[in-house]
Amino acid sequence: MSTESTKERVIIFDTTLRDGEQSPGASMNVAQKLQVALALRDLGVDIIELGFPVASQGDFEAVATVAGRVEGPTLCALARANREDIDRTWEALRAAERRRLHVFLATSPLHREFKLKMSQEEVVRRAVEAVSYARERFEDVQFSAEDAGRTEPEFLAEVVERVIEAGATTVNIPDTVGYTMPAQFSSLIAYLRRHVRGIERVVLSVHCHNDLGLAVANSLAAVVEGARQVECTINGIGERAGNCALEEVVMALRTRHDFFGVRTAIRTERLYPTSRLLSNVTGLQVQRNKAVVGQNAFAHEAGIHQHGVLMHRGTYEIMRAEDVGFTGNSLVLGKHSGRHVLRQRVKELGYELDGPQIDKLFEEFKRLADHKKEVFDADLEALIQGFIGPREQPAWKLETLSCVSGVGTVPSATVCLEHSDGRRVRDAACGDGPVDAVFKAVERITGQQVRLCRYQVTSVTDGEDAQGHVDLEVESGTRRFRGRAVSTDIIVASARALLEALNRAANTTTPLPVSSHDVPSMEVSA
Ligand SMILES: CC(=O)SCCNC(=O)CCNC(=O)[C@H](O)C(C)(C)COP(=O)(O)OP(=O)(O)OC[C@H]1O[C@@H](n2cnc3c(N)ncnc32)[C@H](O)[C@@H]1OP(=O)(O)O
Ligand SMILES: CC(C)C(=O)C(=O)O
Repeated sequence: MSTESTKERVIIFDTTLRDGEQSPGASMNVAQKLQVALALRDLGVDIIELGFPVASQGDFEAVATVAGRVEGPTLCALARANREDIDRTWEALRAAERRRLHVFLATSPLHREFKLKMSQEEVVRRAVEAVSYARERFEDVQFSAEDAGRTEPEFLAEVVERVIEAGATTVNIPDTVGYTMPAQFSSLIAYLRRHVRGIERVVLSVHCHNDLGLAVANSLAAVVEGARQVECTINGIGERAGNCALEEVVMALRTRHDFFGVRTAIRTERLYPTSRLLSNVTGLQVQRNKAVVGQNAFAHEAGIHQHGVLMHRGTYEIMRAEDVGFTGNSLVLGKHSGRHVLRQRVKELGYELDGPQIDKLFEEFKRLADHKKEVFDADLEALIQGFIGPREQPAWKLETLSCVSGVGTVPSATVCLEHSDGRRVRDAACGDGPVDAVFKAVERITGQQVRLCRYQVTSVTDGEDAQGHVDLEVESGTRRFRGRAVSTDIIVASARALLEALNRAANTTTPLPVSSHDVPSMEVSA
């Protein structure tokens, strides 16, 4: 990166696989680390911290495996300030195309006195020795002054200057215990930039923890003062209350480019899928109201907001859901919704209601919404049909379905459908997987040629008997039709959802809305 572009670019250093993994319950095995590392590469992070090789044989193997299999980003691993850790990390990262050693030593009075039992002089000596030794092997060496946020600024400046002289290429300033306030942290960064000789030769980095919910705010405050690397994790996972959330810091920099004037290389439309992937791998759920990747992050339930959004999205949205890869709903029907959104949804469902009918529906809808958290399209259709009569019968219904899949076999499906004219047709097909085979068999029976453009599976309940919710869209000509179904068997739910979409395509003049009320979900390719 040129000096000029370094000024404008913030390097995203992802530590999901190291500090993130330090969250209780987030340990990942080799295969899982590889899966997440590939997703981080696709997301466009600059540096991936893969682990702490001395922690265990398993982590050593995970780092070594990923190092040999992921190309593109710089791959990094953590070491304490001693030769054994550095040697082991060298071994682990040997296969990496681009590698970085990350060596750390605490600098704060508390850590020096009680944990390390080292004087200031010993800390400086040890840090310099470690960086010099690391530079004998690695071209790219990052030094972190652990607990920098609680270190005397003059002493911190001395340590930073000395490790730069010893050859560090990036110097990281961690707020290890999330103690610092944003104004304090930005002053600290400004102080270091003013007082450390040679600071312009290195990338100044920050690593903030979230103990007081300030990790993102502190990281952004540091960027304003010239920090050009931010360490962060997907979903903000990490030790205790976690780390700076990657998705939040990236979207803040992007959304407020007018304020920060810097860019990242993150493909933001991969943020939501990456967040879901990590959550599925670790089992750590993302809270619904979490910024950027929470289920409610782009949802509006209040009538006044929905009306505003229908008129102009900018009234209540500062980012676009599609820019972070969120394909779920934005306008949720519930007890706070108003007539504008109801009228819109009725139209999207293909009904033409006059003013008095809308008023009547609105009354019934509010009554239902008082008893139900969320009113789904099917609920609304049932209310509408209660006073205008049923719509056309669906053309095709699923009679039976069986499929074969597994290792060493070609997935195949046999499907029997019943048409509303009384015909019963059975056919079979092979596919890339069981869902694909079922879809091909259904296509053969119905003769309808459509393109599957979206397919999502969500678990709507927990446990072994979890209900799978399938939500898909098919394209027929220039129009899109949506189908949804729930079953404990996701193959059956997939077949029913496809039939719903095909039936709509065959007998509806109005396609279903592209975005509706459902929960965001794991994407599974059919
Ligand atoms: C702020 C951070 O997130 S730092 C990273 C924290 N992550 C982890 O600790 C996860 C992985 N850790 C582990 O698996 C283990 O702690 C190991 C394998 C690294 C070390 O295990 P043990 O040798 O049994 O030591 P233990 O963890 O009990 O204590 C830490 C030791 O490292 C020393 N130490 C701590 N930080 C450093 C450092 N940066 N450089 C050198 N030594 C250090 C401590 O003084 C202590 O030394 P001692 O055993 O001589 O008293
Ligand atoms: C190793 C360092 C960067 C760290 O994790 C911290 O200080 O929190």
